[in-house]
Amino acid sequence: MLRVGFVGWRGMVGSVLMHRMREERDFDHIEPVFFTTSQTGGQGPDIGKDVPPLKDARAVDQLKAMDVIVSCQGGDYTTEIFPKLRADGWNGHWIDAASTLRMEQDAVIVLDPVNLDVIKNALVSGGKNWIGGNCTVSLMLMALNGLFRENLVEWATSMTYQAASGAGAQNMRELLKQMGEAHRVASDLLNNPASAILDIDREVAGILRDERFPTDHFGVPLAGSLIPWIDKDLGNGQSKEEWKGQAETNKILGREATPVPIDGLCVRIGAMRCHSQALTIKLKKDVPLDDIIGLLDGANPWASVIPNERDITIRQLTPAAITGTLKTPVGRLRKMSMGNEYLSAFTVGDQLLWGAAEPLRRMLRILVEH
Ligand SMILES: NC(=O)C1=CN([C@@H]2O[C@H](COP(=O)(O)OP(=O)(O)OC[C@H]3O[C@@H](n4cnc5c(N)ncnc54)[C@H](OP(=O)(O)O)[C@@H]3O)[C@@H](O)[C@H]2O)C=CC1
Ligand SMILES: N[C@@H](CC(=O)OP(=O)(O)O)C(=O)O
Repeated sequence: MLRVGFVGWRGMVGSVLMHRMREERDFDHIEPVFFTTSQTGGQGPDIGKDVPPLKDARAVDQLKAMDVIVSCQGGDYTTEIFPKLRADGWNGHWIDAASTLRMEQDAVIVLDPVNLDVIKNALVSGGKNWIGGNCTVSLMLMALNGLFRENLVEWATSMTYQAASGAGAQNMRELLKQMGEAHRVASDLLNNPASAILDIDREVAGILRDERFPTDHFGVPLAGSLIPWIDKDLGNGQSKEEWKGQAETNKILGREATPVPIDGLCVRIGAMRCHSQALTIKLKKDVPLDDIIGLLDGANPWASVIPNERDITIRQLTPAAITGTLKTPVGRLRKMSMGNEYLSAFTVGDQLLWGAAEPLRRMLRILVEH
């Protein structure tokens, strides 16, 4: 059995990973060892079998005893520990949720329903570094798998609606605090059916701009507003989140030599943990809409097409419907007025599942079965 060390298992992404691993009985097939950066000697998670006390996640000699290390601890940890391990001669498999190593030449971005061939080729040639993709990119590729697989996409633009969870657990809490504040200042007026809506609005706008509004984590209001910038400013007008769209998509697909242009705007909205995105896709040819639906629907077990009709769309193609599930539906499919090669699409997916934990879990399973 592979000895698998877990770092970052009690964080938000790590907890989702632990939950999925229990659900899929992955722990039956490995010898798990749990590490921590803060609670050495403490108790590991409940995984249905005994586990040794927590080991120090900075003790390179103990990490080196692992066949596989799965890290959901974050980029700083990867930057600090990974080079030390490799420099010390450790030759095990490193599976990581952080973006640090994604674009390294010897790293594969793992999303096996989409790029199992890339993963298998890398395994055969001795690959050891398996990195989860950016959530927005992974969710887009899960949903549009059928079109990319058939090489039908000439270019695409995406306009994203990204959830608070992408910014971290504290940001999810802050979003709810902001919502609570917005409600609090309006509640008396709200409870009075005779009050004027513009009076309610004035109270809410006032608190959003008040220096007491809780913005420690986002820096600005998200509830009752949105944030049209995610991740770093690259200095050329593009955010790093937007840059990842093209760079990571093409790396995942193994087509860096002939990349599909992908660009757009990434926006944070007040959803909890589901990212949504609206896409304009330029097809390489005029493919009939029914054929497109046939390619997309069931391209993998999680992808499905929601008919482009109002009632089903507003019920099934939303964060409220998808949160906590592995579904990656796509809908709003129609040819656009620019011409028959222009397709509109809208997708939703849980950014902690297919956007973060699930590709890592499945990569570990691939190693177990290799
Ligand atoms: N959030 C996201 O959407 C995505 C995140 N990622 C990557 O995953 C990394 C981890 O993200 P995320 O899970 O959000 O990070 P968290 O902040 O939730 O957890 C990271 C670590 O913080 C420590 N920690 C300290 N206090 C607590 C507490 N009260 N509860 C739980 N853990 C605590 C734990 O380490 P210890 O036990 O050692 O103290 C934990 O493993 C990110 O840095 C990013 O690189 C990737 C894709 C998406
Ligand atoms: N930046 C993403 C979350 C994330 O962690 O992305 P990455 O793994 O590429 O750093 C978001 O805010 O929604």
